[in-house]
Amino acid sequence: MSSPEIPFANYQYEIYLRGSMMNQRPRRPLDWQRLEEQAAATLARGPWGYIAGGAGRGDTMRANQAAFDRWALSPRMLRDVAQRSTARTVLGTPLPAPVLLAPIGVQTLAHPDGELATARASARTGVPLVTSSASSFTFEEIAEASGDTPRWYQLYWPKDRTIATSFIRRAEAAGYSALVVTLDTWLLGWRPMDLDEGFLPFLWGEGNVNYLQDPAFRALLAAPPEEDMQAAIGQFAFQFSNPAVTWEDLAFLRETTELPIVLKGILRADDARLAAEHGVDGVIVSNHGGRQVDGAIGALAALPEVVDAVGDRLEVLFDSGIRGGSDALKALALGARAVLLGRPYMWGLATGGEDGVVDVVRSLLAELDLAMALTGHRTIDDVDRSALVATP
Ligand SMILES: Cc1cc2nc3c(=O)[nH]c(=O)nc-3n(C[C@H](O)[C@H](O)[C@H](O)COP(=O)(O)O)c2cc1C
Ligand SMILES: CCCCC(=O)C(=O)O
Repeated sequence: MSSPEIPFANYQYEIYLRGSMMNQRPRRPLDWQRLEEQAAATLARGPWGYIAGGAGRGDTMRANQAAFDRWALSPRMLRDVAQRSTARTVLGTPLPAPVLLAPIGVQTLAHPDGELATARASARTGVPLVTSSASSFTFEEIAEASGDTPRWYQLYWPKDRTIATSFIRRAEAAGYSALVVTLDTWLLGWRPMDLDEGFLPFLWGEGNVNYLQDPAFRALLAAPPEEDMQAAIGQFAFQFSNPAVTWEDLAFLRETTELPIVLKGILRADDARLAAEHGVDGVIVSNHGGRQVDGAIGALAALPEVVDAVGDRLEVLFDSGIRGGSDALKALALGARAVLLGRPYMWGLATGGEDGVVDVVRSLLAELDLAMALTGHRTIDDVDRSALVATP
């Protein structure tokens, strides 16, 4: 796989060479709009609606796209970009590029190999994945499949602290190197596409495996799930989330683990300052891909004020709406330390399993490398707000 010495952009030449020398075309579209259409045609209505759908009438999802349109890249010429690197250290971990795979639950909805395919793609590309608490394979299995590539763990903070502690210990033992705590999904948003199908996969589907096998969770049950599945699922649904959590409760997580803690779902400067005051290491500016609050601010529109408020104290990451290398570059130019790719890798997973995710990741890295170079930057650290102009 490409190392920083072999620019990711060379993926382009591989494809052209295969096309012209061997008459071989890519296995699936590299044009993500066509890839998305193919994924939609591959999956049944329920799973597709769950992946693609947003909250309410979709205004937040549209705002995510519109926020990217408000900035344009402003290329500089004649700056010697022959030798370059997209590498960056994020929360102490050196990465080939400031890109991670966002936590996405129940990935068996897209492909039978689910998170294992994504983890193998992570191993092959060096791009870390963030394993969801609602994953359809165990944290340990996913860790193993991701090989030597760094990996992070996303916590849906359960009501009972013994379960939270058990999850964190399991994540530590399985070699996850950061704890991402999702703040925006204590309650599930109003999602008409799922409501119309009556489709809520993770409650009774495979998204509960990490609970059903967890010793702390099982200790709360009167009978093991093998004997009384209905009661176990009731307990899972009850435990899954705790909408009563406040800033003060973060002390519990800080005391429980030495892993870097990253709060996901921050959209305001004042909340970002509170995050800094409560001793966390990073925040992810995100509106959960428009799946939670409809009519909310586009995530990229919130990024500059968060960077200005805490960028010197915390690492500020970004997701929600990244649909190509130029989007990633815009977020990085606005001060994101790294970006997380969401739905697009599910399109790769749905249409091509592990190889499909690899192709999506390689195309993002290639396009980011090219966007960096063609705008006149040799490294990601060279990229700042001067790379952007506001569009009229
Ligand atoms: C199908 C699906 C499942 C998701 N599951 C989780 C999850 O389990 N935990 C989490 O923190 N975020 C979850 N997210 C949100 C993503 O981490 C990320 O914030 C979002 O996908 C970014 O928006 P985008 O995909 O439109 O770029 C999920 C998103 C999707 C599309
Ligand atoms: C409680 C929600 C779990 C999965 C998720 O985060 C999503 O569907 O967006």
